[in-house]
Amino acid sequence: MTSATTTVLPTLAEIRRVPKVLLHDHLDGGLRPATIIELAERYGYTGLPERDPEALRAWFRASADSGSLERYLETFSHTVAVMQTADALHRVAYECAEDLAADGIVYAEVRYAPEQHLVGGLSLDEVVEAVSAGFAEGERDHGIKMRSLLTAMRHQARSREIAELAVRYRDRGVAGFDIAGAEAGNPPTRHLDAFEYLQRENAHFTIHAGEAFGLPSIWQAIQWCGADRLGHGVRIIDDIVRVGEGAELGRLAHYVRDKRIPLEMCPTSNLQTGAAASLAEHPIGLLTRLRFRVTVNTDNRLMSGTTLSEEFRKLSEAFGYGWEDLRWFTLNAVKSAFIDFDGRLEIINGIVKPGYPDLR
Ligand SMILES: O=c1[nH]cnc2c1ncn2[C@@H]1O[C@H](CO)[C@@H](O)[C@H]1O
Ligand SMILES: [Zn+2]
Repeated sequence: MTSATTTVLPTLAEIRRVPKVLLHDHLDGGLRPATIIELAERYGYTGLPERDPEALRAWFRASADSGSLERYLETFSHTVAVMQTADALHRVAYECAEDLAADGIVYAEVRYAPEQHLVGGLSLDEVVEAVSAGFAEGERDHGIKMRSLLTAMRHQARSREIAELAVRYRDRGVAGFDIAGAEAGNPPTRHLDAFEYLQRENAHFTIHAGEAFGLPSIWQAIQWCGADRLGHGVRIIDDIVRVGEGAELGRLAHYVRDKRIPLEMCPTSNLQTGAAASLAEHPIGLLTRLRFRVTVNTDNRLMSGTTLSEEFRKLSEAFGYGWEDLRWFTLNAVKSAFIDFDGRLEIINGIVKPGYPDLR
């Protein structure tokens, strides 16, 4: 690990050019404002709070800055509203691949909840097929590798069905499963049936846990549900006591670190929902120092007004991270991806290692 005093910090333009990997990004949290407005006009959705793309961009960012996960999530009603036809889903997926590729991302797992896209009459399968077709076209045009994660909403009761959908499409663009939505009052064990099914099917899944709610949620996600990764997982910090320059880990924190359970950290999103007070105080600093399997992610590029490169740059500024650290985050992300081992090695050896500045 390098320190600020010995490193010239990478600029945003430089960070954009190195190969990056994104594991936690919501399809319905990353639309272009101009696309939302166009789709709203085409499909007669009249609920948008603004008619101008830049004003709408600012509205999402400001509304998501609420300090509460529940209010943050309310902003999604507008994006989900315009994603109810196969054409709209295909376009949004294609533009997502295009925008991620433009940011220098070489592999992305993008998640969405198929059950939220049935209002216009599509079936779950049709939703997945439309998104996957958009991603496949984006892959062909922009040289990025795109995979979907299918999310079940944790306050609903469709998780088993969505898990089966993920398994049905596992060889057609879907790499895994997730649960999302308001965490308090909706523990992951509500969906045990879905997780047990996925384990029997040798399938991969991540769980949003330890974002708005603390250690019990992380413990359940790992020890009851068998999560491969944690969405956010920031509250694992509650099981760590700082002692001078060092730290003492509780049993759960040790377990997460020993087992190399990936933390899909999303710094800006956490500031908006109140999961962390400031970037300087964000647990990612300590967790990185302690060598947890930390990955850096965007969560919702629209609501957070961010990109993966910008998340890297902000972290670099806050903690003095240099190329070695940014490469480490990227390697952590590839190692944690839900594609097979051969595919991960190809990205590590063929793209990531040659793509970062030679530090020797
Ligand atoms: O940070 C988050 N925590 C929990 N749920 C989220 C977060 N970001 C987005 N979603 C939820 O996931 C759904 C599918 O993509 C979104 O519609 C939103 O409700
Ligand atoms: Zn998320």
